[in-house]
Amino acid sequence: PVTQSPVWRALSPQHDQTLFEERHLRYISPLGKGNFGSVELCRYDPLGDNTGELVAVKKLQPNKQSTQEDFQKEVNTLSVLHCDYIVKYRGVCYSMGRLSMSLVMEYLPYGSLIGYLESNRHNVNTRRMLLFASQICKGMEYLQTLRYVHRDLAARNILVASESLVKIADFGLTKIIPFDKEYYRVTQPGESPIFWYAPECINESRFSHKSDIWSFGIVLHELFSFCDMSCNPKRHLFCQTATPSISMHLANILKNGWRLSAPPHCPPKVYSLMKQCWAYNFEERPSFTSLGNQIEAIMQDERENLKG
Ligand SMILES: C=CCCn1cc(-c2nc(Nc3ccc(C4CCNCC4)cc3)nc3[nH]ccc23)cn1
Repeated sequence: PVTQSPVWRALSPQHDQTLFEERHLRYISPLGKGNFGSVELCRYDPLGDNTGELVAVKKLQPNKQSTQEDFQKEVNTLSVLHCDYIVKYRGVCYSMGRLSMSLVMEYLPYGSLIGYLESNRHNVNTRRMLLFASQICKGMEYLQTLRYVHRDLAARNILVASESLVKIADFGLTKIIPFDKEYYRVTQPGESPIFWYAPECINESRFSHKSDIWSFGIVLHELFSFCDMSCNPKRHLFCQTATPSISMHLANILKNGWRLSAPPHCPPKVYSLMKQCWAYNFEERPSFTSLGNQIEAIMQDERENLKG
């Protein structure tokens, strides 16, 4: 029937719950900046009586690094992901006037993990950090089953849904690994978060599930150091990989065995997980399944220790 045609669905918002009409999307406040764009808190209020739901709306900010095509890929990626540990896609909003599109997602009230840890450091204990770590692991395990490589796994891209639930967000750099290869080679120069990059990403722009594992190790370190920038080498080591000096230096010290030291009060078993993720040779790094099991085992130990 014509009412099921893609065009009909796209043009008739009331029939397609994934299409948000701009005139009902009421801006409230800014939420943050991600890859390719900024995210705003809006209320989708078709009845106009403030009973509508709060949503997070990501708008593309076209600049030298990001294009409409990249943004469309991010929307397509998020729209096929259905996992408790990945931020939920709600739909899109076309504003014809600006011929542009916005990505509508579920609003997570506590914001990014970085801010949460910094403002809650005194009541986030080891057990809660291990719970968050195991949830990120499960989200990444799901992503890998669909052959996606996130490429930007970092505490800034983890969102806190509740006191006991975190979700992976920002799929702007996510790529799908071709069926005949085990890695994805990027050519785009652009700003690269090299501190979260595995050696092979810095040296050869070679991204794989195993480079996501390396980044997960950095996220573990961020978690257990409460994302405290002071007690660690400058994390804002965002730089053009084209800046050979910094990325070459980092690649060299990593090759010579330098790694981040254990965060203060970090349980030895957790630090050993980080070291596993930071194996120079990507084949020696664990899988997210293995990491998840090891984290569950440490959580079990913590429970028993608590019982004394
Ligand atoms: C993924 C990181 C890069 C891009 N990005 C995504 C978001 C984002 N944020 C939220 N909620 C949120 C809630 C409270 C606060 C506050 C602000 C004032 N200071 C304290 C913290 C901030 C954010 N929900 C979301 N759903 C989907 C995306 C999304 C934000 N930035």
